Amino acid sequence: MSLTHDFTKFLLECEALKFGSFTLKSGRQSPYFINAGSFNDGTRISALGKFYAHTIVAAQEVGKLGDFDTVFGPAYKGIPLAVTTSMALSEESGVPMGYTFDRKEVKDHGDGGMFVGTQLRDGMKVLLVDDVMTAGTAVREVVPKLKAAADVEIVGLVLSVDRMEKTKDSDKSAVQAVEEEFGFPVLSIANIHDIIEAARELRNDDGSALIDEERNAHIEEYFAKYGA
Ligand SMILES: O=P(O)(O)OC[C@H]1O[C@H](OP(=O)(O)OP(=O)(O)O)[C@H](O)[C@@H]1O
Ligand SMILES: O=C(O)c1cc(=O)[nH]c(=O)[nH]1
Repeated sequence: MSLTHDFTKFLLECEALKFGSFTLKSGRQSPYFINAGSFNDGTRISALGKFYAHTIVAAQEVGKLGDFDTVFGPAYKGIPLAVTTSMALSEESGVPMGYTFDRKEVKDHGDGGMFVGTQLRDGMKVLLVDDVMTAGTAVREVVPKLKAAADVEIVGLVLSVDRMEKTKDSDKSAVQAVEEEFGFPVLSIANIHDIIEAARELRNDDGSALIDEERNAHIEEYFAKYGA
């Protein structure tokens, strides 16, 4: 069984894939939503870290991703992702891997500053992790923040789910646009097409299809409007 298939099953088991009507950061109204807040216990978040670590190591083995010194997750939902990924990588390699996250607001007392964890220094290599990419706004916000802190090299971005959508102002996929703009690879554990395909096979407790005709029509409509 592939990593994507296992991950899709894991998402569904954790109820991290929701159906309904959701307003996204981009303002898009989506009939499905990936809720990283559903990885809400030690077992789930630890399993998630292992999925990230496998994706990262597999990409490194085929030369798609370089080495790095710290895993950076943007606040808020990126924070546990960075921690669990660095834990899984440290366990797997036996070498401590750093993690770093930002604050959404500046702290002016105690340790102060905007970043927590491994501090960013000139020449450091950083791997970004986030839950999803939709239009690519979050990554555009976070890259300048990191670059302003130190002359770091961002080696790549790893997502739980690539929603495979267009940018706000072009027909290019958000992932492709970010790769071209910033020059680093964007990888994901799974993409939304694989996930929806797997969900189409599933049934509710009463035997009805998890994705019924009406839900399917909304999904197809959304894919046609925003899919890249
Ligand atoms: O590609 P985009 O269109 O930017 O959308 C995806 C981003 O939106 C969400 O973050 P949000 O800012 O809602 O933050 P949160 O982690 O505080 O929930 C999500 O966690 C991604 O970071
Ligand atoms: O685009 C978003 O804001 C978004 C989409 C999604 O599936 N999950 C999430 O947390 N945010």
